[in-house]
Amino acid sequence: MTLVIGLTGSIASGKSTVAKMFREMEIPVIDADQISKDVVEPGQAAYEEIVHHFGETILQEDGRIDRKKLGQIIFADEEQRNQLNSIVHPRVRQEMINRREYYKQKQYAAVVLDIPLLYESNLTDYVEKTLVVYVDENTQLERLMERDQSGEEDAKDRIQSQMPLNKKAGLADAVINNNGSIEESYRQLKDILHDWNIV
Ligand SMILES: CC(C)(COP(=O)(O)OP(=O)(O)OC[C@H]1O[C@@H](n2cnc3c(N)ncnc32)[C@H](O)[C@@H]1O)[C@@H](O)C(=O)NCCC(=O)NCCS
Ligand SMILES: Nc1ncnc2c1ncn2[C@@H]1O[C@H](COP(=O)(O)OP(=O)(O)OP(=O)(O)O)[C@@H](O)[C@H]1O
Repeated sequence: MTLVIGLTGSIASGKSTVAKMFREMEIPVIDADQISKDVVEPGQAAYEEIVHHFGETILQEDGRIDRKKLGQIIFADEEQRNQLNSIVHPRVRQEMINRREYYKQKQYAAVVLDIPLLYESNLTDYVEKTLVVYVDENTQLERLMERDQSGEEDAKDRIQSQMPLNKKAGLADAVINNNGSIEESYRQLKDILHDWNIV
């Protein structure tokens, strides 16, 4: 039996950092952010729909979507965000299911679905256990601005476009507190996986 784990958190809370730990333990990770990037490449159906809805001003010179520009539109406007979600999410979901089934068939001990919007999009039925990577608000804002070299306003828009992280933590089967060092988070992850009989 493959245990299907839903890994989530809020923006810049440390999901990718924890996802890397899973990969290093040879537990496969299906990355919703990466799939959402692949399905909007030129030539894909979602690309045409996005250009149709948002106009050619969101394109770079090479014809690909300018993610920074599109982000500035959708993180500041809920209706536009819902529009983009309705184009991108169905494709991401289908691809995630396909990959999850592949790993189940291969009888891996566990597979991780790394889904930033696991709770917002009501996808908890896709997984058996939920794991939230938590940080406090100040650390989140600092890490986000540092990583993306973004201003405070843009960073706050992004944080506020998601369910508050403490609410997600309250819904989770397990929580990693990522305010400390990466080693501390790794130890918490090992304990959780031990409780779930995976390692
Ligand atoms: C708006 C886009 C172009 C910005 O791209 P960018 O490269 O700057 O960011 P990236 O895709 O790496 O996302 C970074 C983080 O932003 C957050 N985020 C992304 N999209 C959304 C959204 N629609 N609602 C809330 N938060 C979101 C997530 O925490 C994600 O991990 C891109 O995020 C996008 O296409 N979003 C819609 C698809 C989506 O919902 N992806 C997230 C989960 S599938
Ligand atoms: N424990 C930690 N100590 C110091 N820095 C950290 C720690 N965990 C993560 N970081 C850094 O914080 C930033 C955000 O982490 P990460 O990219 O893993 O978050 P994320 O939740 O995957 O973000 P997103 O939702 O944008 O994909 C990165 O620059 C990462 O290197």
